[in-house]
Amino acid sequence: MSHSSSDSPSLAKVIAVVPAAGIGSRMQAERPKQYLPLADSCILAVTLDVLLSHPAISEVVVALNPDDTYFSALPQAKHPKLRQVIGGAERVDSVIAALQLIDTPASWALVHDAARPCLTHTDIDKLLSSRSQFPHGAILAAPVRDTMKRAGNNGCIATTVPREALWHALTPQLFPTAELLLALEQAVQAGVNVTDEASAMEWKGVSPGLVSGRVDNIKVTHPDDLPLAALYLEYHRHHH
Ligand SMILES: Nc1ccn([C@@H]2O[C@H](COP(=O)(O)OP(=O)(O)OP(=O)(O)O)[C@@H](O)[C@H]2O)c(=O)n1
Ligand SMILES: C[C@](O)(CO)[C@H](O)COP(=O)(O)O
Repeated sequence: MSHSSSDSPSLAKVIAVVPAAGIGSRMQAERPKQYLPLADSCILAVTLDVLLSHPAISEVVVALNPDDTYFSALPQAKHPKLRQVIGGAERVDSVIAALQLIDTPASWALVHDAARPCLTHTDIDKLLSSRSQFPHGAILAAPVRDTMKRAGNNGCIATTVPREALWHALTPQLFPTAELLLALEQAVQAGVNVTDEASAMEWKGVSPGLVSGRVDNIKVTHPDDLPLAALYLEYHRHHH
């Protein structure tokens, strides 16, 4: 079965899903990292603004931690395009919870980490445009740049891995909503380690497209990433 955005009017509908239920343990901050200050606001607010302001995105579903005490204070919480859901123990559980809330299964789900605030509209447009080429879905990704080594024992190099076919998986990742939900649910049920949406689709036998994205679409993961994200946003402000 093949889909394209022109197959049916509802398949043209794009719904963003934002997993934001993590605790950010690697950031070692006093609060979940998505609420750390960034650009006069916070990481999650910046990420949501990018998605809420994109004209092709009709709805944004954000998955929150059950213990979240910060979200309701954000202005974005009252945005008419925004819906909230309680996330789960792992990122994949949060994405599943958000997808289950979507009442238009014949739509496209654009899944984007709350922790990637430097996403641009041009990259969203690029991914959305790839639907005719990749009717079963695609992800933003970046080719690796450095020489790649596989570690052996005792901190030594076992081998050099050819880098030509290696890519970093970024988000957003864009898939037909119903197909993605089924793949994620079945992969979790089968005990597959699902670290991104594409890995569940791959497990189902689909080969998602790789769409070259901006390398500044970083995931704020470690403390050093936050000033870098602030610099990238400042750069975007002056160059767009
Ligand atoms: N149970 C979880 C775990 C993660 N996430 C979200 O998935 C995205 C990517 O995850 P990651 O960067 O690993 O965030 P955390 O899990 O919060 O970080 P850490 O692994 O350092 O604890 C984040 O936006 C995070 O909020 C989620 O919605 N639900
Ligand atoms: C989905 C993802 O952003 C792709 O790079 C990433 O895998 C999520 O973060 P995690 O550290 O793997 O949970």
